[in-house]
Amino acid sequence: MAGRLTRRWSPSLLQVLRFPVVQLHMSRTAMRASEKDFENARNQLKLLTKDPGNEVKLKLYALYKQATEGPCNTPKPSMLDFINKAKWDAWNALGSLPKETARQNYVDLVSSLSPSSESSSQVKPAAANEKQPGSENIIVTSQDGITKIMFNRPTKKNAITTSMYKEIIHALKAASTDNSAITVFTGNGDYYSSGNDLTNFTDVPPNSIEETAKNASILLREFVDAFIDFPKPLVAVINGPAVGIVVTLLGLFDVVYASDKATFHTPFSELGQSPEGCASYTFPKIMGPAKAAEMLIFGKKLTAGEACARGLVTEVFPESTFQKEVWTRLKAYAKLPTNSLRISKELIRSNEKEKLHAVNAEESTVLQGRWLSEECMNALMNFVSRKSKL
Ligand SMILES: CCCC/C=C/CC(=O)SCCNC(=O)CCNC(=O)[C@H](O)C(C)(C)COP(=O)(O)OP(=O)(O)OC[C@H]1O[C@@H](n2cnc3c(N)ncnc32)[C@H](O)[C@@H]1OP(=O)(O)O
Repeated sequence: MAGRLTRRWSPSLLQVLRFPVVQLHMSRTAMRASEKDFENARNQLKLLTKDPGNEVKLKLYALYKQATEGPCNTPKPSMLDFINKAKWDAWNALGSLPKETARQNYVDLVSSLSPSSESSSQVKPAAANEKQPGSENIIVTSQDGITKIMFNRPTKKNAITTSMYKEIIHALKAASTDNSAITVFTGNGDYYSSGNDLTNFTDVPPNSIEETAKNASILLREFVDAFIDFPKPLVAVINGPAVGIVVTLLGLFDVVYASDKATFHTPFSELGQSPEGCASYTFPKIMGPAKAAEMLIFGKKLTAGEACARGLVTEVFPESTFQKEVWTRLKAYAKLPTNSLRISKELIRSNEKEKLHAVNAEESTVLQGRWLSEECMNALMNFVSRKSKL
């Protein structure tokens, strides 16, 4: 049964956990399904034309096991074995439900999925993670001497997918040699960015987890290197809350302007992770080790004013005038002689480059190990199952 479900619909962890709980239409009558009803239900299931969704499949799996074998009696699969762990959890959740009741519930559930009731299924399709054809998750524009790189995934709080990291690396390489004087990062919508898209690590088959962590570590290192090596003044226009990697990277920016509705949050410990973006080196230098530790170890969220007082933010503007004031100022800066801008940046940053590359390499290696840890797996499970919000 388990094999059949997996073969026909092959649920990934993300699919399994993202579906909302479905109305199961359980029979409340005292009626008991016979062996024949149970067998018919199994056959009826094979004829379904529409995928009932992973929540329902997990429920069917659990009820089948309970009806045929009784309460869950197998060892708990490892945290890394996402799919079998989800199945085990579903079965185990049935506790000591009698076999006959499980059989009846199974029959009722299959019956509720028959073609006549398929149209009333409340299962939603999985949210698309990757860029859709025609959509632009990163928008790059060049005007008035400014290359603007904008996070443009507002419905996901501008969370950064794997393809967005690659697009940003590409955009930075192009901006380093284009005609613009300065390069500016900003976000579309109410968030600057909620950092790494946490589903980058959840929609992964169990046997590819180590490879995925390794590839992510390589990508992270290349991504942060692109900021370390960027030759022109780099400005962040922080239009709203910023979380994770988009905060740590600010230590590699030359100027950071923030709206007073922006916040700065690095919840690495809560996520079972560790700092990246060279923050383990830049933050203590910028704000002193004690203040850096409060952010990077304990995940203290800062207001824009606090971030400014700690030297992470250059200046804070009232939200009502933020865009106007900031862009007027940046347009004026972009008229300054471009070579002079580059040379001054080079003088400020060059002594640090070698150190920053070494820090980036180490942080990326440490994070690779963290992504495989049980602490991190737990945090990701919590996020995708929406049991916790930061
Ligand atoms: C390969 C390089 C790896 C580099 C590693 C970097 C490490 C980091 O960046 S760690 C930081 C990771 N980010 C987070 O932990 C933030 C997680 N998100 C949240 O806690 C909340 O979503 C929020 C506080 C940002 C916003 O909460 P709010 O209640 O206002 O809105 P939501 O309903 O939660 O969000 C709307 C929509 O957006 C999705 N979403 C938001 N942030 C992320 C994210 N980081 N990853 C994936 N998806 C995200 C959220 O799930 C909602 O989606 P649905 O509408 O489909 O439910």
